[in-house]
Amino acid sequence: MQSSFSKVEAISWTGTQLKLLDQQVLPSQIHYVLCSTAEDVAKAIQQMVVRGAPAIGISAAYGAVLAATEGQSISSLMAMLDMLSAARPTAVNLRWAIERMRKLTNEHVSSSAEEQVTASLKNKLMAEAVAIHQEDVSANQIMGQYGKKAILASSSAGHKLSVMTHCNAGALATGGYGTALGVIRALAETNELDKVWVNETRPWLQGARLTAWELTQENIPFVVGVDGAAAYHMTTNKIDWVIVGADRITANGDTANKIGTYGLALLAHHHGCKFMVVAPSSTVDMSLASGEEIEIECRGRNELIMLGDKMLAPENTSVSNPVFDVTPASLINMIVTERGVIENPTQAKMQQLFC
Ligand SMILES: CSC[C@H]1O[C@H](OP(=O)(O)O)[C@H](O)[C@@H]1O
Repeated sequence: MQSSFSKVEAISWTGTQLKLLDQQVLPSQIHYVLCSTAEDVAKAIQQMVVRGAPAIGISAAYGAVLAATEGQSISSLMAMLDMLSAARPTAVNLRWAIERMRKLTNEHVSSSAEEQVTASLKNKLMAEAVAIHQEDVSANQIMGQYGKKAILASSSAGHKLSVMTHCNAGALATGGYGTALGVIRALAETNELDKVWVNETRPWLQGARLTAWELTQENIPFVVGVDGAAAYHMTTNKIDWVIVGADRITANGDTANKIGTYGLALLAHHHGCKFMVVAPSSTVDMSLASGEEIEIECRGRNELIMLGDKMLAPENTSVSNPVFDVTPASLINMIVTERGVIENPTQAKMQQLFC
């Protein structure tokens, strides 16, 4: 199967602006948002024009380039880096990318004693943003192959694989190719895949809107189900693997991902499906001992009780809308990163790969 993932260009740099494929309106509209300032980028991240842990890190890096207006003070550039870093709290890739931009700025300032942003600093920040973007694409391609190899090595030969995924961890959520969807693409490229069970992923519908759109572009067979049907699908069909992305992986292998992932891991454990997390090393946060320390983003009530302009619940309904949960390492069979694959993750195994 010919891969056409390069057709999905969710993030691009025009030379002066950041161009984002608007994920709020896909798949019914192909609409691009142009960001001219760091504030525009922070707003696009908050409103989920761009989303997915690696994609928001890459966007923030380009946002830092937009923040670096020549002649402006270094202290106001640093304040804009803080603003970008705070746009969403859970995915550590955002903070990681901004830390790379901050480090470069500090190095430049200490070597040149400049108090203003210069053309030379702006060029360095541009090169760093492009590097962050390109590193992510190549990490995804490596993880695609590692994940596929690990799955084939642990599966009995002779049947095509059925996998389930949650949310969207594809080209849209990354610099390109995808993390969980990268492994799925890699399996499809060599005809090892029967079909993908896609959970719709309430409330924002990343599965039904975005993953289904990406799989359609690639002619990869899939079925969308409501999140509540996952247990039913696991009992009525042979699902070999649940494959998901991640927003933050802590030092013991606990993993924050889209709300509902923890429940899926419990179901997978009960039904004998293997559970794989696929994420670049930029998603690993060795500064946190366990998932209990991860800040979980809670988003607004309208995402849950409104569908377009239609109310789904009585007006004054109180709502809880955490958008991530934490899957304990004990429920994860494999964590796939571009540095290697960890089976049955533990703190010792994480340390070996990431310290
Ligand atoms: C490739 S990681 C994608 C990751 O991002 C999602 O969250 P959101 O759509 O809220 O940015 C989700 O947790 C996915 O697994």
